[in-house]
Amino acid sequence: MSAPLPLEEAQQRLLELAEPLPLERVDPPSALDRWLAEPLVAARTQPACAMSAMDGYAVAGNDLSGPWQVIGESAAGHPFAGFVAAGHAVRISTGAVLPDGAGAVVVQEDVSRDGDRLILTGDGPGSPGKHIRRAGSDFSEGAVLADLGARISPAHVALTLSAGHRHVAVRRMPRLTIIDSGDELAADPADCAPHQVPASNGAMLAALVASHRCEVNRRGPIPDQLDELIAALEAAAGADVIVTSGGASVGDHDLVIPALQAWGAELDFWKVAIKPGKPLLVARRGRQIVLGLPGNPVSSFVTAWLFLLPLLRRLSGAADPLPMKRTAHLTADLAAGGERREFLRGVLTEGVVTPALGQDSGALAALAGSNCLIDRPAHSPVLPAGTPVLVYPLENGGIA
Ligand SMILES: Nc1nc2c(c(=O)[nH]1)N[C@H]1C(S)=C(S)[C@@H](COP(=O)(O)OP(=O)(O)OC[C@H]3O[C@@H](n4cnc5c(N)ncnc54)[C@H](O)[C@@H]3O)O[C@H]1N2
Ligand code: MOO
Repeated sequence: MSAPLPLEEAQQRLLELAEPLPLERVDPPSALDRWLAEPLVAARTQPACAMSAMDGYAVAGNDLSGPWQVIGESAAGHPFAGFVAAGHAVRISTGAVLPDGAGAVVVQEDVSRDGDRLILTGDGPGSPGKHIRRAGSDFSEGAVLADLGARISPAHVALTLSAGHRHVAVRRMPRLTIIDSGDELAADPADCAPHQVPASNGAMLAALVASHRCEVNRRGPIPDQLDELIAALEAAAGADVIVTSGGASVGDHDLVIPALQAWGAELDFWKVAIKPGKPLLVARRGRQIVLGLPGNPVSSFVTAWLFLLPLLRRLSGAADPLPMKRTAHLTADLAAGGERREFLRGVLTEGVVTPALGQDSGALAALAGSNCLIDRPAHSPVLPAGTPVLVYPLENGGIA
């Protein structure tokens, strides 16, 4: 068996196996947290014409001191049809069209009105253009508002509508099947003999991908029997991605690789030079991609975070599928590294990071108390407190 792959090479190989899924058009609210499959180009100018940014009076740009005669009103949705000459003012509301001839807006707090007579009592608009949103001040028709592969945030939902689009192009949501396997797994956590452990990885993985727009099916726990594992793979016929957890290592009962071979999948790589997560495997059958995650719960989490989430983003058309990293300073000494690059659990607060106490790949409590992974290179010397290290924030699936 070849040497474990370096992390970046393994991630790259996985991402190259996957093509973005077919394009579909959905209404903008349904596109939230998905990725643009086409650049977002403005189909209109916003605002389409000059508008008031305040409630007050529209006056001519060369007549900022008054007094004025109020000759009409421009309310939001009801423009004033006339012209504002020097000496005239038009009552105007926020978001109403600026009448022809007007060059500034005096806020109502700065004037006193008696019938149609208006005088300045406060500061006045000061300069022409004050309190006016000029046409196109947000964007103009034809402008590229967001690039292909950008993540669609709540602001993008509004921007898409504001730009005149009923629909937005995204990629079909990935379909994911998660398979728990292992004879020791108890389906009922409250009925678990000492030789068993509650099956928790499948639920954790489903929760981990919950922030990603995808369809999830879960199967298992499946016993350590080849025919049962093959049947579980067969049952995942509609899945774009099949995730197994457990049975990926070298033990006599680690049957994921033989099951994949019997099912007709082609192994792309097995083993990555990281801790936890070394026995990760990637295979493919046709367009279906299989990610075999190690069974240790923290190993499953870390490999899902480093591989599964980026894979789902790639299938969904994300421009930048890999997780976000940043630098933070250690609050305590970090022990020397070993043979493998290690992703240690830690707590990140305002630029400083504290490694968690439990770093075993079965230590779920320490994982749950952490909010980042600390990237410690292989063979790292002891790093004293204060040293900057690379960290991966875990919130939000590790993306902004
Ligand atoms: N001789 C060697 N032994 C091991 C090696 C090695 O290189 N040589 N690698 C170790 C590493 S690293 C890891 S990681 C584990 C991964 O092994 P598997 O993927 O085969 O996982 P299992 O043996 O099936 O389970 C490991 C552990 O995790 C628990 N588990 C499994 N599935 C679940 C689940 N769905 N929910 C909760 N817990 C689960 C399982 O009970 C075991 O305790 O192999 C090392 N061994
Ligand atoms: O790599 Mo294993 O995932 O150390 O626990």
